[in-house]
Amino acid sequence: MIRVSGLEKKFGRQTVLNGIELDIAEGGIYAILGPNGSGKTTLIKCILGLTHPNEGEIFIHDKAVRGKWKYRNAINYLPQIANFPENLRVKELFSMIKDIRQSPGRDERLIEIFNLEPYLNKKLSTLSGGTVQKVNLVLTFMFDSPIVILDEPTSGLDPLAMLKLKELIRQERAAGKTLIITTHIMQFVEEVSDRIVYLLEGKIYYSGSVQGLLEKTQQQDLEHAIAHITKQELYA
Ligand SMILES: Nc1ncnc2c1ncn2[C@@H]1O[C@H](COP(=O)(O)OP(=O)(O)OP(=O)(O)O)[C@@H](O)[C@H]1O
Repeated sequence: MIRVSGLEKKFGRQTVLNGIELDIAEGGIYAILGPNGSGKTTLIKCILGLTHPNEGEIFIHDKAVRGKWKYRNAINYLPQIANFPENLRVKELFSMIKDIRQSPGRDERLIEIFNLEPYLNKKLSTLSGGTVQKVNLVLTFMFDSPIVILDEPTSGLDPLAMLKLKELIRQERAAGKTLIITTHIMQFVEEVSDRIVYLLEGKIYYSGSVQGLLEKTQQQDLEHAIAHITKQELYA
């Protein structure tokens, strides 16, 4: 469904992605992992066309996306940092987005899932970080799209919201969607993901199942497996 071929991205003299080859099949949950600054967000932004690679191509359904923008309508995206107009109230933001998309959306169900009813009349600038993230999640899941990309969706969420998010992600998978997720919460990855892709120093160090990585690293759990690789490769 998504194919990344020979992707290179430099910022000035820093090479962030250095020949990434990746195939993402239709349906399932892919976790993109890697240490801070390893290029996860940059890879996601290249897929979304928000960052232009220096080399390489990205194909969605076998069509190169370079220079195109319509394909993005098929992708729901949760950015790592959301920039909302601060003076807007939560319910105004939801209405505005529905107006722009000219679609009813399924915000009512999502507001209930994340218990946002008490905040609908509040201005976005007055919300806590975790509540802003819930608003961000409602916006992401409000419309139906075959591809969902979530950059650090767990950020700031309390345990109940985290459970709800996991349920939501599993429902999306059951509906046949393809989800790409970055997170540093390894328990979350172990619980929801079908495949993991581990980025290190601009390359894909590992792509496969969690179990496969545990076997490769001879570790008991994902947290230790990832710590083991990072220590070995970065501090060797
Ligand atoms: N617009 C930019 N200009 C210059 N450097 C950038 C830019 N965007 C990202 N970088 C650099 O590229 C590298 C990769 O950043 P990126 O945000 O993709 O990492 P990440 O794996 O998502 O990190 P984290 O886990 O901390 O979110 C970092 O060194 C970052 O400073």
